[in-house]
Amino acid sequence: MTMAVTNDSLRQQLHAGADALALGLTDAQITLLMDFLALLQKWNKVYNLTSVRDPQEMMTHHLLDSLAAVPPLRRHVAVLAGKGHHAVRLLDVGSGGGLPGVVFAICCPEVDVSCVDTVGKKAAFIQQAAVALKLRNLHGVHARVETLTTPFDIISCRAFASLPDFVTWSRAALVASHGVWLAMKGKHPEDEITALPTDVSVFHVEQLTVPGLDAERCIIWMKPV
Ligand SMILES: C[S@@+](CC[C@H](N)C(=O)[O-])C[C@H]1O[C@@H](n2cnc3c(N)ncnc32)[C@H](O)[C@@H]1O
Repeated sequence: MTMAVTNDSLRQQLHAGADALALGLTDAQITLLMDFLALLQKWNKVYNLTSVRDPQEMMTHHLLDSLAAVPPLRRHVAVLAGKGHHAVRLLDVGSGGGLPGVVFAICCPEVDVSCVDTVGKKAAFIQQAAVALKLRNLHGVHARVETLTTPFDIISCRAFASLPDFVTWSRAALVASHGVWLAMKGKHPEDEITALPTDVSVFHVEQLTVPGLDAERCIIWMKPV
């Protein structure tokens, strides 16, 4: 017999995952993440935001998976602050239902997060989530990333495109002096790294552990050279 997954059990799982990642989230942030999960579930039926429909799977494959990238992001934001770059702007490319962009906006309120997607209803959903969750540091942008030229300090993606396409299509939106790309990947993408343009270098490959998910995950950090 399968047990129904309750909101309480999902919240407990989120708490445990956040603790395992040592995120130090407040109760208000946990509530925002749960509220985002509820919005994703509700509007997925209308907007087709993600192929993941099961709330339990949304928790592990979307929320906890995105949360695993928060400590590396915070570390890089601290490095930027140490160099005098405050008011960090992050662009999440091909954000879909807001992953990882919305999770980043909730966990890093000091970072201004724009989620770009070529599908209008997905960008509209992000705008709607920003209003519903009262996240002033979150914006939905309806555009192809190739058309963006306003500069961002960090450009992220998850399940978007190959590394060469990701950096080529988003390059005009990266701050030239200190901008970096943060690509969330599964297995170490050896072939994609080899195919990167010669003027882009990988400066760090970071293995991630996702609480409750037995899968390979890593972040490929890149910068222009
Ligand atoms: C597989 S989904 C990934 C969504 C989300 N990042 C996640 O991890 O669940 C890829 C998204 O990229 C968007 N996309 C594809 N090409 C794009 C482009 N050139 N500019 C912006 N978004 C694009 C698609 O509309 C889609 O929502």
